[in-house]
Amino acid sequence: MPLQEREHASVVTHALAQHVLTDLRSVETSQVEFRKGLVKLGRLCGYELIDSRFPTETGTVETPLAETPATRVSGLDDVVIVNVLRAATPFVEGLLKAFPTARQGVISASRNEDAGMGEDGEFPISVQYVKLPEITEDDTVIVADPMLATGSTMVTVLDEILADGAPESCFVLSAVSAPPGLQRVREAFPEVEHVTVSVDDELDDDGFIVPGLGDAGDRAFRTT
Ligand SMILES: O=P(O)(O)OC[C@H]1O[C@H](OP(=O)(O)OP(=O)(O)O)[C@H](O)[C@@H]1O
Ligand SMILES: O=c1cc[nH]c(=O)[nH]1
Ligand SMILES: [Mg+2]
Repeated sequence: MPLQEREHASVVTHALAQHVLTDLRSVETSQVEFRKGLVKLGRLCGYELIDSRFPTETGTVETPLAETPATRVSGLDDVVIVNVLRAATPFVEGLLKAFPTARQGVISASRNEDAGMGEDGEFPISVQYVKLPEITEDDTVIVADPMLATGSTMVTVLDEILADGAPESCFVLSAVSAPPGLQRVREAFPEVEHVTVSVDDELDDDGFIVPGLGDAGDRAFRTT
């Protein structure tokens, strides 16, 4: 199913992805089910990304009985997945089912929620750990973070990832995103495509997405 184009984002409309997102949103969903839901959603989003953004090539394959026309996806061996700690960890686990040979990077970036959202609608972001594979011009980079709220985290993360040169393509993949974050990331990185399962209505005064699904890190890791 093709991704649906929205302002600053492409939306995964696959019915099962929307179903899993509904479970993630529910306040009744337990920690274990929440984490499993993020894994499922990562896998489904990976499949959708392959279906709509990766080229295929045709050739032939030799079965035990005959040669027959065959289709293969190109570029699967040139994928880099970046895990934005910590909420992306289960999401990446699912994504790796679609891209098992991906090279992986990890960036620990978190919002300083005690400082609060500034007048400019941004959070101070603390980056504590960055470990990235070499990224080449043949690569497709997928930066996974289930939540894009103000976009402060993602702009900081993309600054780190794209500092040393441009990959062939770069996607940000989220479960839920909010218009202010989408706009901020698009302005800073117009070359990056944002793929998301939902564009929600707005942010509240604390910088949380409404309706959203709450604090994804806390729900997945059972912290408060
Ligand atoms: O768009 P932003 O306003 O920057 O918000 C989004 C970020 O907030 C959450 O992380 P958080 O800082 O809560 O860290 P955590 O994953 O460790 O919970 C989420 O996982 C994103 O990384
Ligand atoms: O709504 C939000 C915003 C940022 N981070 C989350 O986990 N949830
Ligand atoms: Mg959090």
